[in-house]
Amino acid sequence: MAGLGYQAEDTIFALSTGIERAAIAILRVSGAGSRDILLQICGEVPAARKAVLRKIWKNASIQDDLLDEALVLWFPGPHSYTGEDGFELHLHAGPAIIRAVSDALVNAGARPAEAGEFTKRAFVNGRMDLVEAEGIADLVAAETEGQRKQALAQVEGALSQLYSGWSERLKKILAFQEALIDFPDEDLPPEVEENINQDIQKLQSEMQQHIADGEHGERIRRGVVFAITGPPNAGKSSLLNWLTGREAAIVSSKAGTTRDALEITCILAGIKVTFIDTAGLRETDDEIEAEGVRRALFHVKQADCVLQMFPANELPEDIFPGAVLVGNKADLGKIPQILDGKDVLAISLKTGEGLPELHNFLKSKVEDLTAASVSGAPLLTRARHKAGVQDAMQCLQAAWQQEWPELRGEELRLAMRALGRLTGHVGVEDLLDAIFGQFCIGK
Ligand SMILES: Nc1nc2c(c(=O)[nH]1)N(C=O)[C@@H](CNc1ccc(C(=O)N[C@@H](CCC(=O)O)C(=O)O)cc1)CN2
Ligand SMILES: Nc1nc2c(ncn2[C@@H]2O[C@H](COP(=O)(O)OP(=O)(O)OP(=O)(O)O)[C@@H](O)[C@H]2O)c(=O)[nH]1
Ligand SMILES: [Mg+2]
Repeated sequence: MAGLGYQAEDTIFALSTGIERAAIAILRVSGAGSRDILLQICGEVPAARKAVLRKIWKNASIQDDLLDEALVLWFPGPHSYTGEDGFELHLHAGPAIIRAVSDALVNAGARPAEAGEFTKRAFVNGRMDLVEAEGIADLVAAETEGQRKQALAQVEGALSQLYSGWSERLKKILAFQEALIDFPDEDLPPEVEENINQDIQKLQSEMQQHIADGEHGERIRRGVVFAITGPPNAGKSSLLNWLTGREAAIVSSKAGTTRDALEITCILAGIKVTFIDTAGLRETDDEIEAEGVRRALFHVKQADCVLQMFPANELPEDIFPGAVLVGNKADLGKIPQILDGKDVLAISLKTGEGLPELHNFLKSKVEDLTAASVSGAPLLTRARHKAGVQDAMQCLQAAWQQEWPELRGEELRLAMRALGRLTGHVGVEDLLDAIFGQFCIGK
């Protein structure tokens, strides 16, 4: 806590725009010293949240060393992103300007911010909860529509409301539970205990559903992974190249061409999708190829969906559980419509036969793998959320099994605590570095 107290008094700054060639660069400053620093480099403090054009100096009072002419925005706390006093300088981008103004800020008493430190301050100052803050990191990182929508809903509080709603309900249950403890001999209606049990069970089943759907939220966030497997020469690398629209993998008629697993990412149905091309599966004395086969099997195990390919002339003997069967080289021979009771997608990467159907199939597979079971329900997006909800569920399970009302009350309190740690309303000091350390500098 001492560290946090000290840091909170620092005034921090960071370049908050990208580092590529750009027209404008924003330096963002936050902390108690902001007003004095702004006075030193700008000579005045403009009206709150109004952009004004001003000269920026190393020392404005003596008009020493003109650094740039910039748009200046003053954000007095608590009406700012972080909740503290702060300001922004919208500078002409350029490494020399950014360096010179940064030096002037340090000279005036600011220090460079750590990764995620602005948002960490926003959290500490009660401007947002932990789940919303995680949403901000995801929003900035979002590359697809699916990621953007999910992250934005999280920033807007959809997931936080779900968790705090559960917490509120637990609080009510706990109040009734405590009535049972405090007035055991009073004439409480008999349905009180029954209602408590029902409410606990209802919460448990909602949490169970949330965790089951959560896999979908995590997939939207990190991307759906397809592993392409099958014997050598099935056309796996040809399929990868077609799917991603470029000659990413080497294709040849020599069996055992692919050894390393090759991951290519693209966007399908607004969702980030990774296809992994792998070494053809066969017994081999070649040490390198054997390692390739080992890695192929690893990816088959990890993937969200396995595309098991085979060429028309070599039907598969073993079918991976849950795999999608793709029969290739339909131009060379007939491909069965069904194998082992499973539908087969027949394609030819040479003639293009079956490829539009395969594309549609993959699109709907991606939708299935990322859809919420209740439409509009916010999905959990991180292992941390899953672990927190699981903790809460275990406590509810324990409460349910407790005969002693006092112990039951204790389990209910622990369940509330688990939800409170999720949103950051209780005891999360130990989590903050891990969470905010993953942000970029300047956020
Ligand atoms: N230039 C700039 N653009 C940005 C940000 C920023 O900090 N600066 N943001 C940051 O990442 C995001 C916007 N988020 C923000 C959230 C709250 C406040 C803020 O000052 N809120 C005050 C005043 C609101 C008002 O003027 O009505 C408040 O809520 O009290 C500013 C930005 C995206 N775009
Ligand atoms: N006739 C025909 N040939 C195909 C078709 N698809 C791929 N091929 C050919 O089959 C050979 C093997 O293709 P690859 O894509 O390298 O096969 P792979 O499954 O990646 O093979 P490994 O990397 O060795 O495991 C190449 O010569 C391709 O041109 C097809 O639909 N029809
Ligand atoms: Mg290959």
